[in-house]
Amino acid sequence: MSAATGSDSGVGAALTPPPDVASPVRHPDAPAPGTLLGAHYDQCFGCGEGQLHGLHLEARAGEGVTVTAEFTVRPAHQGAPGLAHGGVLALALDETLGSLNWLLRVIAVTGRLETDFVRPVPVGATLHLEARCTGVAGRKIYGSAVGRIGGSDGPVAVRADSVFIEVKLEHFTKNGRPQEIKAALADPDQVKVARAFEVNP
Ligand SMILES: CCCCCCCCCCCCCC(=O)SCCNC(=O)CCNC(=O)[C@H](O)C(C)(C)COP(=O)(O)OP(=O)(O)OC[C@H]1O[C@@H](n2cnc3c(N)ncnc32)[C@H](O)[C@@H]1OP(=O)(O)O
Repeated sequence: MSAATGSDSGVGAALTPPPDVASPVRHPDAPAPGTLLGAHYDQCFGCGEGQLHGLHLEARAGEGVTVTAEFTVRPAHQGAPGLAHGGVLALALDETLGSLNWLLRVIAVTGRLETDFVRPVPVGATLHLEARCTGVAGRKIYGSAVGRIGGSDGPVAVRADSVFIEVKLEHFTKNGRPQEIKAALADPDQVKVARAFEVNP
């Protein structure tokens, strides 16, 4: 069997929700639409303020299970001269899609992320992102996101479909480096602890 068809390849794990998929249910304690969600973890490369060259992406709760986010491309994010690296743009989509889990109040990690790069994104541009949860099937959380440039109604530069997989807290405590796990759990602000692991407080 070739690597591309092996059981670890992810091939066949469709990004389209099954026809009988359950509609996502916004958690009753989810932040009101318009609320800035803030960094889920200070050291997150996507949203953390403690990461000098990180994206510092700012996500806001939307209606239902949707979020909007903004990220301004800085010189540290280049791939080609003057243009954002594709991996950085995929990260912006991943991070925005991951923020949906806070509205569902589940802990989940990215299982699959398929990205279309539609237009080049220059340094200095702000990417306006919108993500929505398209369904929940067991532990699988389906999502879709777009990123626009030139304004929130500007042309689409990137888009992605994703499947996040719900995990237990042990996913992090067993696999993460102990010093960071210990520090995150020791934070006296329990909302911060909950957010660091995107867990129901
Ligand atoms: C301090 C640190 C804080 C961190 C906070 C994080 C918050 C997040 C913030 C956001 C930050 C940004 C986000 C990040 O950067 S998250 C970081 C990047 N992601 C990861 O590191 C995940 C690594 N992968 C794994 O750990 C495992 O493979 C997981 C946990 C995903 C599944 O292994 P597990 O053994 O548990 O699952 P299972 O085999 O029983 O399958 C269960 C179901 O799932 C389906 N399935 C499985 N894999 C895939 C796949 N790839 N595509 C599609 N579907 C898949 C599977 O078919 C089955 O479906 P069904 O048969 O039930 O229908």
